[in-house]
Amino acid sequence: MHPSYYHKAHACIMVFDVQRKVTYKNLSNWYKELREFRPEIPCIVVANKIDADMKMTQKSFNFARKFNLPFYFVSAADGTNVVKLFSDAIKLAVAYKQNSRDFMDEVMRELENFDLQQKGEDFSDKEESCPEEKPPST
Ligand SMILES: Nc1nc2c(ncn2[C@@H]2O[C@H](COP(=O)(O)OP(=O)(O)OP(=O)(O)O)[C@@H](O)[C@H]2O)c(=O)[nH]1
Repeated sequence: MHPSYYHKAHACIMVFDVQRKVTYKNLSNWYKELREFRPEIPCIVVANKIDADMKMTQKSFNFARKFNLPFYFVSAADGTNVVKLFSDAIKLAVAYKQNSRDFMDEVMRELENFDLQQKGEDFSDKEESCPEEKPPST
């Protein structure tokens, strides 16, 4: 995947298809690539399409355990666990963004704060130079 997709990512959801073993096998390649660009962001592993084969929820998928990653059984078709997955991913992303000690994240945070400060200053400059509105003369 092109590195730009990883740029500024604060969480990752890795999805495999319980009906296509190869998608599960590929997880380790995706995970390796992810960690090259984003060594510390939270990553969630998702087994999708459980509606098509509920037996799969009885199986143990070791990949997530091996890397100590959160794991969800999901069905995008009937909605099972979809809201929970995304709301948990957002919470993890926000917590990561606020607390990350990753060098690139710290640089990005500094730049964002700098940008906000600049905007605040621009705004107050404009307020000062904005002429007072005079009541219409009668
Ligand atoms: N039964 C079932 N089918 C699903 C589910 N999620 C996706 N699909 C079907 O799987 C097919 C592929 O879905 P896409 O959304 O195109 O996913 P993708 O990752 O882009 O798929 P590929 O490009 O084939 O790897 C479509 O026919 C979807 O309808 C699910 O939870 N249950």
